[in-house]
Amino acid sequence: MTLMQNAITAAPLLSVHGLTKRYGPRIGCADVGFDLYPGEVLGIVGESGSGKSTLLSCLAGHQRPDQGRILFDGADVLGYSEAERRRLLRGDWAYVHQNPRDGLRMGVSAGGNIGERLMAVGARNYAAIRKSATDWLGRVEIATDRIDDRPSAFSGGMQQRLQIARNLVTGPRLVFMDEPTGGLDVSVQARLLDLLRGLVRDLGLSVVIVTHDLAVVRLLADRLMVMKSGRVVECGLTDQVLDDPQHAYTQLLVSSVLQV
Ligand SMILES: Nc1ncnc2c1ncn2[C@@H]1O[C@H](COP(=O)(O)OP(=O)(O)OP(=O)(O)O)[C@@H](O)[C@H]1O
Repeated sequence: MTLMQNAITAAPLLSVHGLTKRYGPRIGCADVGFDLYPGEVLGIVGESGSGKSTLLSCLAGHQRPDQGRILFDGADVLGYSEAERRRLLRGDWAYVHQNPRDGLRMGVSAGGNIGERLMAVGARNYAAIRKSATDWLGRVEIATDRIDDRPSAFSGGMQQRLQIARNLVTGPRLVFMDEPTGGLDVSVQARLLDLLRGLVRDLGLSVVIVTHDLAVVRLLADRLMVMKSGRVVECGLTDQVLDDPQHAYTQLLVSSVLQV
């Protein structure tokens, strides 16, 4: 099914209305709203301090917004109990941190990092867990004979790929990504982007991805939301927004990249 057909026939997987978060007098994000459809990738871009991280952390339940509604599959997640929220974060939702150290357990083997998330959703058969871990290491292009190594023995790019495997092993329906290629060398970024693009396509993932890198959204995102000073200033199909930006701020963002 094409994206357009999805948008017509499917209900949104994630529906956000009037999301606002303040830090004292300072605005983190204000009155943000959007729908994300199954299998769709939404990119959120903007300069430093524009509110991208605040928005993502409110969406993923890491902090509570002051106002607004977040509906996941029609359910109001801000009304969830702590236990319900944790269950969501362990299985149906995934969160890929910019720094893999924030999303991995560095003292646990690579296989253990993947297996642990499976166990958190009820897997108990050791052989099956190890097989899934081996399969996922292969999928993220980590040699399977590294399964018993700790992530601290991995390069930055390998750690990020392991974090992705740990997140995707439970088959989440919604993945949040915070600058997943940030802090990596350019060639390592390119390989990771390629891998992410393949996984998004093959698994039909629904993703909200925050980045300041327009090349990342150009490759991954179906739709783009541009933020400035905590507010959404432009939203549309990625090509449309990048090739024909309407808002002066988006024009500045796009032209500053073209000049580099
Ligand atoms: N914990 C906090 N306490 C106070 N103000 C904060 C806090 N976190 C963010 N802010 C403020 O909220 C606004 C949005 O910041 P945010 O980190 O969400 O932007 P960003 O677009 O993610 O920036 P970056 O790309 O640098 O991470 C900024 O004015 C920032 O100073």
